Amino acid sequence: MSHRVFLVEDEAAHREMLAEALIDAGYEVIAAATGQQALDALSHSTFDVALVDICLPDVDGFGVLDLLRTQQPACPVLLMTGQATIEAAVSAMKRGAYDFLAKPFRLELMLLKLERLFQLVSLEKENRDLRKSTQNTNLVGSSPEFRRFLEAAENVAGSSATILIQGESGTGKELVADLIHSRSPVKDGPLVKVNCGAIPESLLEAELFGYGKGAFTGAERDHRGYLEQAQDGTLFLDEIGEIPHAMQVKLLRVLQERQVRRLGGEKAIPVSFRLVAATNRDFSQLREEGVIRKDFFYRLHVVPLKLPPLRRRQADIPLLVDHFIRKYANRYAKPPIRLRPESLERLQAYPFPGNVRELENLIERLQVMSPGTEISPRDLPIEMTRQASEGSPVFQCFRTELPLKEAIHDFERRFIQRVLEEEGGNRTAAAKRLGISRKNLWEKLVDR
Ligand SMILES: Nc1ncnc2c1ncn2[C@@H]1O[C@H](COP(=O)(O)OP(=O)(O)OP(=O)(O)O)[C@@H](O)[C@H]1O
Repeated sequence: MSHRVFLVEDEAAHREMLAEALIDAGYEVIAAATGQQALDALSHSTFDVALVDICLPDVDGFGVLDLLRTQQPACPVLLMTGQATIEAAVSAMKRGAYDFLAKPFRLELMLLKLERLFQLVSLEKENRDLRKSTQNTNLVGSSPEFRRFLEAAENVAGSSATILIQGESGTGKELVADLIHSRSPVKDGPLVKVNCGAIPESLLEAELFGYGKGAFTGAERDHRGYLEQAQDGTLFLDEIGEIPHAMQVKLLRVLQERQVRRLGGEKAIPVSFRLVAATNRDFSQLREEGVIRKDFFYRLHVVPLKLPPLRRRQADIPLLVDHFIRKYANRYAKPPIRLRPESLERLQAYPFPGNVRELENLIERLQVMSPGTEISPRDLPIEMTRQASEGSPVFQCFRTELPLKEAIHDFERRFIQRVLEEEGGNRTAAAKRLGISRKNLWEKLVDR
């Protein structure tokens, strides 16, 4: 099916020339010569894209733009402008036009811009379809790598097998756990999430297994641990590599015997839950390094799922950007920002060591702090605007435009990221090097 272009141009010769080029390129064209004709056409037709001249004899191009934005928000607008009105075109982009063409322009340029616009339109559609297909979850992505992963996750979700999700920090492991739970036979039960890396070692046992009244000073009443709380549901153990050996043995026993004994408690309590575990490290390597016991490894390594890092699925970036813009525009009740194609290209060339979380934080920051809606490459963090060949040593990028407090925060974020990368995602080792507790590190990561 050919795309339908709405062409609004008052100069007859120009209109005919454009229409001819568009039809030759395979588009269906509906043309209007005045603002009034344009408004009439809008009341009974829908378009895939609009090409609108700013200077019209009656209603101006802005009026048509505003109407298109409200009546057909999915139809992107490309403005045509004379040299004298370039300023006006720039401000029109702040009002939601996608781009502009300065007259005189080459027909090839117009066709190229249109092609890009259609890519955008089809990405948005794909995003909407995908969101429908992933129903209760917000997992977004359409790259072959991501689709393969999703398919594997959906296939095993329906069983009751133990699942181990591996993926770098920020790749979306927790969202995957949500998806697995929502598609599992125990979906009506609770989903209990435990971040094993955030609980101090001394408290882990009590938190997981619960305790009886009087088990230790301060235990004033019986307490159900996470394992019991997950009864008839899913227990999600995040950062499984952070569980000390002694606790691995105890957990293994519970998984085998399907019963739990509270700390200081007498009786064995039967438990039944589906176990989903996650780690941001290579699980086999953890076993080789002796961090994970062999028996525990084999108990968990039943169905391993590997979530690829964002740099291996850069095709997901446009969809994710679009998804986060909607999320934060809604949350902060601000008009959605729009990334210039060059800005998007920069993001797709950037390796995102912090994965989707880093991308999400960036979009949130841009959505909240940008004075206008148009995001050009110079609005992006410096490390993202550098060419790949220049490399991006973290410490070379001082962002002098930031107030001191934010600059320190920015520096801290990158510093932590770098140390984490160097430690292969191992938070215990990273926290040790940084001289802070694992809990503190975790808080800083969440805060980023
Ligand atoms: N495919 C995706 N679609 C939409 N949002 C995503 C996707 N992947 C990740 N996110 C978002 O990125 C952020 C980080 O994801 P999440 O917490 O699930 O990562 P993680 O792999 O569990 O990280 P960590 O190992 O640090 O705990 C979350 O806000 C999540 O909503």
